[in-house]
Amino acid sequence: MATKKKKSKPTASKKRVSLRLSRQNKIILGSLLIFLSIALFFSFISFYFTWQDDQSLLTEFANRNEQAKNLLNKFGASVSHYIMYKGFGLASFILPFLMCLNGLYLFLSLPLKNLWNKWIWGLVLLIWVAIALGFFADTQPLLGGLVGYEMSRFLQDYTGKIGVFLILLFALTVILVRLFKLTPEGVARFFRSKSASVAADFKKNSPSGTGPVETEEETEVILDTYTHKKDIPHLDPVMEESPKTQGGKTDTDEDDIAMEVNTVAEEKEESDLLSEKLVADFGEFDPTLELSNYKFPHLDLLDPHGSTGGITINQEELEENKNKIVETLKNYKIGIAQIKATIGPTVTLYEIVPDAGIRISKIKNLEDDIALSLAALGIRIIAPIPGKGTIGIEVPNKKATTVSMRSVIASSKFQKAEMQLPIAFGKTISNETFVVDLAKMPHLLMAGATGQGKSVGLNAVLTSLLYKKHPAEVKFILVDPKKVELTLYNKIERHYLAKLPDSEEAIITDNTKVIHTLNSLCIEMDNRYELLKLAMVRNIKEYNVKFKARKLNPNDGHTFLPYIVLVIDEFADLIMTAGKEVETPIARLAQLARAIGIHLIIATQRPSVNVITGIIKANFPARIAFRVTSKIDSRTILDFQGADQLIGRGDMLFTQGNDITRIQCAFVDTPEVAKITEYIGSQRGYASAHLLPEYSGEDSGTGIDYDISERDAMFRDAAEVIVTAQQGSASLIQRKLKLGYNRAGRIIDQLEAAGIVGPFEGSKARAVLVPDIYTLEKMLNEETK
Ligand SMILES: Nc1ncnc2c1ncn2[C@@H]1O[C@H](COP(=O)(O)OP(=O)(O)OP(=O)(O)O)[C@@H](O)[C@H]1O
Repeated sequence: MATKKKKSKPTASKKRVSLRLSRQNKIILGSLLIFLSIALFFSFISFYFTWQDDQSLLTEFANRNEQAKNLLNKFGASVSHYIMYKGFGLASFILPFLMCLNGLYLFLSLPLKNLWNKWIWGLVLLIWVAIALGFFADTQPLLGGLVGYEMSRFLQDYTGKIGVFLILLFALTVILVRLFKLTPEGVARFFRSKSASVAADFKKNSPSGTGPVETEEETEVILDTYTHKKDIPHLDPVMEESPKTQGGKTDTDEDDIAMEVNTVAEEKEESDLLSEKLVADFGEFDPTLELSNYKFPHLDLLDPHGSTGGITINQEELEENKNKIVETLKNYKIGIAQIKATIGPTVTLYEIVPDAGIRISKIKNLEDDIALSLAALGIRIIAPIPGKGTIGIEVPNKKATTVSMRSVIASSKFQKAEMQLPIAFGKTISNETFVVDLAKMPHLLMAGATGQGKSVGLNAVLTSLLYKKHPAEVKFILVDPKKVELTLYNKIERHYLAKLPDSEEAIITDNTKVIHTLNSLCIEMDNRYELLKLAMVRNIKEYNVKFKARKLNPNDGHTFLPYIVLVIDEFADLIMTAGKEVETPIARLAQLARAIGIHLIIATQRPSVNVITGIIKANFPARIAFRVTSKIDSRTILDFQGADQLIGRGDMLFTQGNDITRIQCAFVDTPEVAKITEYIGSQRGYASAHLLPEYSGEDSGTGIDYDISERDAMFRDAAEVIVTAQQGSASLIQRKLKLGYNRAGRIIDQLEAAGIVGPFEGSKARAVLVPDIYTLEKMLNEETK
């Protein structure tokens, strides 16, 4: 406790000193201490040799005629006499060392609190050495000094020589344990591990150790004290600093202590190094390399459809419509404060600001009245326009301007679009090109009554992608039950289409094949997720970036993944015939496929709730409605009404969740699509279409022995249908006998078991093994016998 008290006081005072001293004063005081310590050091050394000669001069300090032999003359002789001879003998060297250390701390403006510990231990060592050397005072009085001798004698008088020796030993133990943190185990460990290296070091160092006597002596003193200090906790950085400072850094003026920070570079993984080397040698992986000469279709393949001049403004029509709107509203006592027109390709938007106090719902209810007075169909009232605070009345133009695919493809918005799957749908009501990213949608539902522009819309989507994406980057799976809409794309089979293995036609027209394809896509999805997991990435974009950087080894199954866009035209037809068997994989794909680059576009004429089921709707946030016949249909598609007010011919509403945009779909005619596909198809393509994983459907069960008694009631009818048509497909039975897919599939299995049709052959129809009805009758009759 006493020591603690003692300790805290000087620390505090030191702190106060260090706080009070300015930087300049610290330098002055620090250098004074350093020089004084140097003077003392040389005086002490010199004193050791000259003390006897100079002893008589100690009383003659003021006499200038007397000269001492000490290196620092009378000052050196006197100080050394009092400190070494009358004081602590050889141990006195500790004092200039502590002084020098103190000077350096001040000079370098290091925190003085670290010094306190050194002084304590320094003084303890000083006394210990003085007492220890005091033993030899009879022969060598200078070794222990008078204090050392007296203290040694004092202790000897009470405890004897052995007692003093034991006290010193005990004190040494305390010093070693407290100061050097030595423990017997530590010492044993140290010697065990280091004995070899110490021996080697000793051998190595010994020749240099035998240098000139002077240097040896000097080095010895400094080294001893240095080592001693070095092990004092907290001191290490300081002590490492001081030799540097002595070596010439003392002239620095800076307040801050420079700290060297070692930053260790992250170790690179082996695969990283390999990929870097591969990229350096071969460059990044280029997925387009196989078709490096592929030329994108040029704009001239598209027809301008007379829209080169842009939209023509009919001032008269504008004025007329404006007056009619103002008048109609006036009739209902709705005053207008302001009116503004924005002319689009097919409709003009009149934005009105009604007088204060007019209820919005009142205007909204006048939709039909305004339509009547304007004598125009397809008036849509948007009350209010989101984010604008005005009410919009969309009035169709008398003469609609066709928005050509060429104009939207050529627009800088599309050309500069940095999207994964950019689609230029057409132009908005304010005549701006509307471009969206299919990858972000991530699936699209398109609906509209017949003849309103769905097929054109699908072609616009496909054309946009053909103009922007290389065959290596995107693949289409086209489902076209009508067999006429998408046949043109057959020409680009080896460039852009994906199909089931062993399937002859890439464009799917058969409903059975659709189910197989959808299930195969689910397998592809699972495979892709597995690859993403292996590559430790979250989506296809990151995966392909990593693959291009050659960080994924193709030998581990990694490959560049193209986007897959599944387009289903006439979805209603499919869902009616196959029901859940289609809905389930579609819902699965829609829920999960966004991250792995499979995107679905489904189009339907019949937007009834049994076609666009809740599960489908929930997974298709992006929806397009062309004109529909009823408000209910509009609600089924968009959850809003409005699609019933459209004017057809590509006039559409697009929603991606909340707000609705009215767009005039870009028009691309069949001959244009033919030209584009011809242009692409005539170029060198891949060996075949992109192959999807094989899917063996449930109806592939070969050799299932069905009991005759368990046969379906429609078995005979189905057999007749199959044999007559000579086509072994479940969908044929479905159509002709109006059965569900599952039942038709079961019957096909039974037909196979009966030996009427051959085994499952992938996506091809099964072979019919019975040549005609007559043979079939005979066969079945024989069975029942
Ligand atoms: N964006 C458009 N601009 C101008 N005219 C269009 C546009 N879209 C469609 N049309 C016109 O409407 C006609 C029918 O379009 P489309 O064949 O796309 O209809 P659909 O909805 O696919 O019909 P269905 O369901 O019977 O196949 C086209 O032949 C064309 O004359």
